[in-house]
Amino acid sequence: MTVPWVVKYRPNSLDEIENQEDVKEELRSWIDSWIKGKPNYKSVLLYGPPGIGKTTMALALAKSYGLEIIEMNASDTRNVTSLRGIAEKASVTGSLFSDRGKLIFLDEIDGIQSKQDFGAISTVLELISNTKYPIIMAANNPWDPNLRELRNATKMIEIKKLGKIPMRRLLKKICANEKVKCEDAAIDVIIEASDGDARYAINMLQSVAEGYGQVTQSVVEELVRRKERELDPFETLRSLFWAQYGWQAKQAVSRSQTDYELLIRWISENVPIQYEMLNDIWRAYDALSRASIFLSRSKMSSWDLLSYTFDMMGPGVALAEVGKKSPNWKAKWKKYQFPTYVQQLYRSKSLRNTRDSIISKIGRNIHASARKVYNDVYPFFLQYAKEIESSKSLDLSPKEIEFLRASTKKPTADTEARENKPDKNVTRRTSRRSRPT
Ligand SMILES: Nc1ncnc2c1ncn2[C@@H]1O[C@H](COP(=O)(O)OP(=O)(O)OP(=O)(O)O)[C@@H](O)[C@H]1O
Repeated sequence: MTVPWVVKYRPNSLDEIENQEDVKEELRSWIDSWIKGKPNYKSVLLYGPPGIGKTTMALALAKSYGLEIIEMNASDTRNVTSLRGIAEKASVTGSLFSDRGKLIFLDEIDGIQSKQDFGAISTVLELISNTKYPIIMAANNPWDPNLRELRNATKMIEIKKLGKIPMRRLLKKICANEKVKCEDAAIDVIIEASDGDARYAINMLQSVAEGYGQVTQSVVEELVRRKERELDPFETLRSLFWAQYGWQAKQAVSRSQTDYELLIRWISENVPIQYEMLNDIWRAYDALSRASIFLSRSKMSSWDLLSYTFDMMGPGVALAEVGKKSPNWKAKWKKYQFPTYVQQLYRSKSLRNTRDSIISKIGRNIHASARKVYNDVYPFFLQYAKEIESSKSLDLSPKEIEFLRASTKKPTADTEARENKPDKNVTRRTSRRSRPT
């Protein structure tokens, strides 16, 4: 298994951390004050959005000073007892696991406020007031009112999002190290999308590099698209069918959260609902069928073709309505519906579940596996369903009884008559074939 790059390239010392110079300086002077025996604060709370290096900073600080790190995720309920243990031991010098210098690191301290019942906040406060070791805490959002006491008891240090220049340096360094070809434009897209979150940027770089062999703009854009504000299928259809310009339609489909194949089914189901003119419907289906072809080709050969899929299912479908060119055109509100395909899937899934629950009840009764019942017993069972459905030992639910009745339904007189009625075409064909030559 490949090592995640966020782990592989996590800085090992403060010097390796990109930017954040003020924070590094502050932390250095804080640890120096501990070394001198006159700590200016017992603890610091590093805060800022996810992925910007709070954990990295704590770990690098420990490494830079050769401190042993005692790390704990504070939001984990199971850890409250351990937290108490740490609080007790940390109040006595030299007793915390070994004799090396220590740094206590409590991650996700903002997850602790929901654990009030367990006395977690008071335990941390106690830890801070009695500790003989420096404590670093980390939080994404430390502003919860329940954390007020904790905020007052600690030095708050904000970690800022990583700027574009250091982020580019970081990503390029990784590309060079991994010997992966990374387009500058692709790096720009990642930087823009990451919004200062180094974990997001590095993960994106790795998934593209490992999935596609190189980091190209088109692939990155495609992956980033999924992370942007996403539309549900109904919103997508409305924006698509009401789009008057190609770019609007393309944006509608590219912001959809629905899987491409399923989206094609959604559009296909609703084209005849939205469009009234036969020619418009024909053009929309023509575009949609091309979208489907491009999609399967892009899966087989090159993802570059994916953008044509969007062109076809977006502008191709939206501009199929010729009436849109008229200045008097007005969007018509229509009630869209689920693809029949999806409904059928759900229905058959629920039928399968009912069948399986009957099978497992029979299995329990005759001490046989579900597979054995399904293959050897169930077909025969259906013949006697009428007698068995009333069997108390199986304890079938009304839904299961209804399912059994439907599965074993005998044709009514009416259906039998219809089934037995000779089909005119068949008769004609048969009679022609049976005509002596
Ligand atoms: N300033 C930086 N310089 C170099 N690498 C960085 C920097 N900031 C973050 N990273 C990288 O980003 C990854 C994620 O950072 P980290 O886990 O420290 O984020 P975090 O702020 O603790 O996130 P969370 O709040 O989700 O725990 C790290 O593994 C590291 O590789």
